[in-house]
Amino acid sequence: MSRASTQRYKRPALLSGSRPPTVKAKHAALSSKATRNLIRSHHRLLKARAQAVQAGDDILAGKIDAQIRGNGGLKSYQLASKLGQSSDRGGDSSRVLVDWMAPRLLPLENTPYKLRVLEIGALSTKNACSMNKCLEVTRIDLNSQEPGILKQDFMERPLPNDEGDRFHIISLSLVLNYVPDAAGRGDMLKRCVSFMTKASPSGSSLAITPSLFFVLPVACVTNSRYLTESRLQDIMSSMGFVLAKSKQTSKLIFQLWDHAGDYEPKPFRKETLNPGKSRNNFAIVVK
Ligand SMILES: C[S@@+](CC[C@H](N)C(=O)[O-])C[C@H]1O[C@@H](n2cnc3c(N)ncnc32)[C@H](O)[C@@H]1O
Repeated sequence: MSRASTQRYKRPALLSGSRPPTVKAKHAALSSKATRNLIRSHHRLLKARAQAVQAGDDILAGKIDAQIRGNGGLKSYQLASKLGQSSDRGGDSSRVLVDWMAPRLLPLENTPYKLRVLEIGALSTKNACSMNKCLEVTRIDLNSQEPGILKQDFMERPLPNDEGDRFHIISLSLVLNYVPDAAGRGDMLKRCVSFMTKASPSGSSLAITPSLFFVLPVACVTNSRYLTESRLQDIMSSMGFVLAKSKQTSKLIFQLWDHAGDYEPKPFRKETLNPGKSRNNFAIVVK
């Protein structure tokens, strides 16, 4: 046996080991598992709360509110979501949007024109879409974390008065699955259509196809009793959307839907499409 293989391998010292003990990370790091648990538990509580409200049980809804607060509320949930966006945990999902839009943004380069983006559920003013020079991003969230993010519920955002209030791109990244009830998700998708426009940025003559970008946990589409890729396709096409891009990772599904068809929404109810004990209950209901 060679001398090298008998000698115990000594791991090279990490640079962090030479840091003085007073230099601490900005946030106490949550493990990926703790982050996931916090996010799941917040979703579970929101769903239970929505059911209690629907059943008219104010006392139970109040108790669940207290539990949500006890877990750190929306603020802790957002912190956990932000950690999920860090590059070591899958990264910023808006990078996919920017990559997909790149060919369409080429004609805007070196012009003063920009496409208007509405980012619903925005956690940062410095993600890839915000940093792109061809995009002008309006960011909203139920709880704003930075001055560049407007605290607003999209479902209560005043409907547009004119083209300037509408958008060329709407981003719903991990937002639809935040909505606690199935009919609320259908309403959110329908509402997006009212905020989209084909009109070119004022002064330009660019032909525009408005798009909806969304990201969902992959299990919402691949392992639900009530939603399949084909049902999602039917719902979206009834609203005038045509699938332009799609990509799946082990955790997430990313899709870009062009609004290029006719808006003829029809009802979709919650029905078992994919039975099985190990499935989840994610659904989109359109009324
Ligand atoms: C999981 S975070 C997603 C953040 C980010 N877009 C991402 O991809 O990581 C979901 C965010 O959506 C926001 N949200 C959910 N429903 C909303 C609504 N109706 N209007 C505005 N923001 C909403 C929540 O407040 C939360 O911050």
